[in-house]
Amino acid sequence: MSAEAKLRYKLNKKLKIPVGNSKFSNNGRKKADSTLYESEKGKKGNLKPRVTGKKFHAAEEGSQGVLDKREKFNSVNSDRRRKRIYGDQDAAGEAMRYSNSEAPYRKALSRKGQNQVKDGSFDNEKNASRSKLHPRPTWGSNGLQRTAFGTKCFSPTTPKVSNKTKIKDDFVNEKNNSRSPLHHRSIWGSNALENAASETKRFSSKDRSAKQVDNQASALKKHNKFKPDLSNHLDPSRESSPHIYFSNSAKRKLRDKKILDEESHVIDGQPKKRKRIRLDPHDISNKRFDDTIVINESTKEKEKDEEKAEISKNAQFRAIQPSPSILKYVEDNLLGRRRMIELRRAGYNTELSAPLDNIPSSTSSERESIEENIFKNKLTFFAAAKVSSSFPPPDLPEIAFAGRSNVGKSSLLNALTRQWGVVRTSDKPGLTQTINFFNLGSKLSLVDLPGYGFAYAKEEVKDAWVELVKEYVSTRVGLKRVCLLIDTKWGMKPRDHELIDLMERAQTKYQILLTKTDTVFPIDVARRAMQIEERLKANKSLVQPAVMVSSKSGAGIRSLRNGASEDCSSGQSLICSQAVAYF
Ligand SMILES: Nc1nc2c(ncn2[C@@H]2O[C@H](COP(=O)(O)OP(=O)(O)OP(=O)(O)O)[C@@H](O)[C@H]2O)c(=O)[nH]1
Ligand SMILES: [Mg+2]
Repeated sequence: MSAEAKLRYKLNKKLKIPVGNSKFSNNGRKKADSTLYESEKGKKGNLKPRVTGKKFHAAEEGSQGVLDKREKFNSVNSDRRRKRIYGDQDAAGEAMRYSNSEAPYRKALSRKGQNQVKDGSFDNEKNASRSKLHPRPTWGSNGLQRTAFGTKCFSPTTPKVSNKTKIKDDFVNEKNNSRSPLHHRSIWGSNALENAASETKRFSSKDRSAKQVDNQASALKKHNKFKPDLSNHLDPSRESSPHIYFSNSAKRKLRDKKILDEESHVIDGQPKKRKRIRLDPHDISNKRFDDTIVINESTKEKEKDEEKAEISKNAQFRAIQPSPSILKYVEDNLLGRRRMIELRRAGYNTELSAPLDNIPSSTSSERESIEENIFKNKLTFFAAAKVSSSFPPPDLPEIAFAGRSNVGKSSLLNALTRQWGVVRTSDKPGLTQTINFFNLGSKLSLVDLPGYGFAYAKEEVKDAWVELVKEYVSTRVGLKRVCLLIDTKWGMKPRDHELIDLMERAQTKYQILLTKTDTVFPIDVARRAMQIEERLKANKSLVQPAVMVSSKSGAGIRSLRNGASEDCSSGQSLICSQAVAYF
């Protein structure tokens, strides 16, 4: 090998410009290249140097061109980095500068470009101007590199290549490059273009070289333009083609593309598959979701109706205008919710239980004598009955206390006798479950009845209580009065009406006692009393008037005992009248 050839070979190797004639399908150029190759081959003997475009130029230019190139080689390298970034733009600039449509085509950096050229639809000037108008910065140059590389590797439309060994070389190069992709990128693509352009500019002053560079630039621009077509080259369906070679980077790129496609598909809001929700067949909450909603709606409607009814009841209750006599009675007996200071100012000792029933300043001798005679006696328990057969013999006149559970029956017995703890009480409804008989002295019996309505007991047991109470109030011999206790806050309930109807049928005398008056305002106590009197005024067995009491505060207890109420129409309390009659 001559020194000149060696130098040329080294130079080419260093520049690593992949332009050559091996894959170029243009017949005219192929001929020229092959001629050159043959001539070089002849010169170099067995040596098989890479045939590149630069060699072509060097061969044409002769040894002088090669020497010039060696002299300017350093400056070319110094410009390379800068041009690497803006390679595409520079290529476009070069292409504009050397634009010539008649120039023979250099070895294209992409098959696409070649095909375009082959078809004759390649317009150098147009592409060059386009590249100038839309220069692609770094990304473009990278894409160009990859496009050029990918096209080189994957192009299935590779025409018949005259020199098969060059294709082999390309594949070998590609393999090596795949090991070091960065290095590979720095070799191929726009850098190759800029190197080629700079080389051409420096070593060839002829128009032909300029035209070649122009064509290269145009081809690269074509690659940029057809960049999306890379997917066609990467299409796995073409994998079966013997000409397609997938490098690792290409496979990676294909995989990334697939992932991106899937993500974009999901982002579009059109996921292909929905997650299936499995319903547990044994889970009641999962069943008949729609029905549940309907039930909820229906229950809500019912609740609304009840609320409306309740509102209307309340409105009706608030519309009641109690009589002045009832209002006066309420005020005189300090019924209703009162403040402690109010009780203290009235002279009551609030330290005592049921303080309103403890009036030390009582002046009525008659009333005191009655209380002394009857209610100062000891209250004693003597019998309890669960069934009617267990009732004690009716030796003494009986006064019974009936009413709903928790209404305060047992508490009232204690309050009347002021003997706390004789009768058991509880805040839980349903404590008293039997008919309890108490003797007050030797002439009167007080009977505590089990309650009805809501209670902490089984339905059958509660039904048995009701039946027992009904039997007692309707058949008990010696029963003089039934005090029917009504909670002042809630008023009368259907069960109360049932018992009233029964007593009316059995002609049992009964009197209404409003309990727990301390839980509501005084005006509401009066309203309730008025409401009940109005409702029951047609009843024959009813003993008027309704008595208002509070076992807690003691209000109305004394009136209940002695029955001497000036404002009450009857003028006498039922209990006291019974007691006076027996004493
Ligand atoms: N604020 C207030 N609470 C009362 C009054 N009378 C009774 N209570 C309370 O009401 C609850 C029930 O009292 P009880 O006497 O056990 O009622 P009951 O009617 O005998 O109930 P049963 O035996 O279940 O039928 C107890 O916690 C009493 O403290 C009252 O006048 N005012
Ligand atoms: Mg009780």
